[in-house]
Amino acid sequence: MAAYDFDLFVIGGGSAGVRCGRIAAGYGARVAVAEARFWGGTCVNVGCVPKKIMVNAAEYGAWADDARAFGWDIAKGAHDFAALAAARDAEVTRLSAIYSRLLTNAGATVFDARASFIDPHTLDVGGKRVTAERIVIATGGQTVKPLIPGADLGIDSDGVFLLKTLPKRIAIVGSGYIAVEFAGVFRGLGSEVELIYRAERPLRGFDEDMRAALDEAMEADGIRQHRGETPEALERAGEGLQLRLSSGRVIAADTVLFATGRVPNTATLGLEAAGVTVSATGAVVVDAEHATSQPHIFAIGDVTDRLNLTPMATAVGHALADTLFGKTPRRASYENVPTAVFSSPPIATVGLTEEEAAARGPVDIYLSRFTPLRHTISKRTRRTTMKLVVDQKTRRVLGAHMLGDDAAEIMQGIGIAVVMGATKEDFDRTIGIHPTAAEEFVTLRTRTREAGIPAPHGPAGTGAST
Ligand SMILES: Cc1cc2nc3c(=O)[nH]c(=O)nc-3n(C[C@H](O)[C@H](O)[C@H](O)COP(=O)(O)OP(=O)(O)OC[C@H]3O[C@@H](n4cnc5c(N)ncnc54)[C@H](O)[C@@H]3O)c2cc1C
Ligand SMILES: NC(=O)c1ccc[n+]([C@@H]2O[C@H](COP(=O)([O-])OP(=O)(O)OC[C@H]3O[C@@H](n4cnc5c(N)ncnc54)[C@H](O)[C@@H]3O)[C@@H](O)[C@H]2O)c1
Repeated sequence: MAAYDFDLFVIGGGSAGVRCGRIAAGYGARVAVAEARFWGGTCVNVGCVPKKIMVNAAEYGAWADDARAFGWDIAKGAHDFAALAAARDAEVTRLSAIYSRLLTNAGATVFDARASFIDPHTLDVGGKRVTAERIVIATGGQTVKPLIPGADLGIDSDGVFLLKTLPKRIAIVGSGYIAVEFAGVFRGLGSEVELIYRAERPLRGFDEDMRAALDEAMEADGIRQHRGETPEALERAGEGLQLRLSSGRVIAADTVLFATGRVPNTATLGLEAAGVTVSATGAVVVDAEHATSQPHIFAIGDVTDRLNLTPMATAVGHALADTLFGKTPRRASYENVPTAVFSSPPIATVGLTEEEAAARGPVDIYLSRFTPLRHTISKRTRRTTMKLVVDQKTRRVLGAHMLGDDAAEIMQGIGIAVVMGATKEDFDRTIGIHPTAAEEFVTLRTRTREAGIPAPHGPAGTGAST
């Protein structure tokens, strides 16, 4: 008889856990996965997928307006928020079911239950004792609201997907991924949007040229930004709400969205009983192999609070299953991970920002700002910014950044080149696809400046598509 009920027990059926459990089961391991809330986790249920559907919905509104300039006689009409919510929720339900089926089809056992540690090899799974030789913690994260009076009157990103109607006025606190994405969504659907944040520009940590370009684009779209502000209290005011800010300013809104970050889901896992160490922020501490302070217990995905992105979570889950059960030990790289912010317009990036690169040595900057052909016709104020950060000595492209339509779609291919170590000359000898915005990445002939000298944000672009 086997010493343990399972070879591998995965806690959490999100992006990381499902991939790890499915691949391990495919290698013949006896695998179980427990999911307390929804199969597919954050990304499928309250993250990437329903968010992107709302981003798409918002885009259609602007396209309907643009269409007239191209000769279409289109009456835009009113947006039906309930119809969007129904289509979105149906897709989420479909995908969530697929995630659970992926596991059972691979031969894994699934538990619709919360799991927590009793001891290093034993779990309480919905009241049942289950033992496993190895355990993977893949419990993801959850939103946090600021500790201010009345915070409960506001919603978090999960709450966005429960809204029954479009708020006429929405105040969004924060300027990270979630805040700027939903600012674009709600503005595009027709809400009055107030964006309140502590910094001077949105998206801390991103390349400064992208931050400046997004700031400008949001202003052009009518998103009202309140920079250098901290929320102090949220109160009811008649039918609506009012948010008091540190400056004394008061923002009136129907809905207040706190997009103020996420914390790892570790508080109720019984990690002390397992002897698993967590950081001051509650993230499970792991080594390069994703092993915790207990060598047979691993942690993957957002619960480790490293790069909190779905493709990173699945890559790490897959590599761990290959390593433990597939006789092919390997690690997923955290270097040069492409990412996109689905703001309006979107930003996509791979590699180092100008600031990060310049801190390592001399770099050249190639920058282009232009109005894409579509918008020379539509007359919508919609500029594209593209940028390459190039190592002066090796000529390697250390970073590529773009704000503009289709940035995420374009950056995936650029990401391959950067991961492969392409030089600026490799980019230059690649023939462009014409007429596209993407071709600008291979026609940036003239060095704009050496790093450190600020870019002018004037109207002129250097690109052929200007
Ligand atoms: C609004 C929003 C938009 C996003 N958009 C994008 C995007 O466009 N692109 C992108 O790459 N990333 C995006 N992300 C981030 C992405 O969703 C996460 O990085 C990803 O879901 C992490 O996967 P995970 O498996 O680590 O955690 P999760 O997907 O959170 O899965 C963890 C699962 O564990 C379950 N669980 C927790 N505790 C227990 C327990 N004790 N027992 C059993 N089950 C438990 C939870 O219910 C959950 O289902 C977005 C996130 C949010 C919030
Ligand atoms: N497109 C994508 O890939 C995508 C989309 C959404 C989320 N995500 C992932 O989810 C993570 C979480 O997103 P997020 O936007 O919630 O977090 P974030 O950490 O990116 O941004 C949090 C924002 O809240 C602000 N903030 C924090 N505490 C505050 C307080 N007390 N008062 C006022 N402001 C406060 C921060 O200054 C920051 O602007 C992201 O870091 C990202 O990894 C990815």
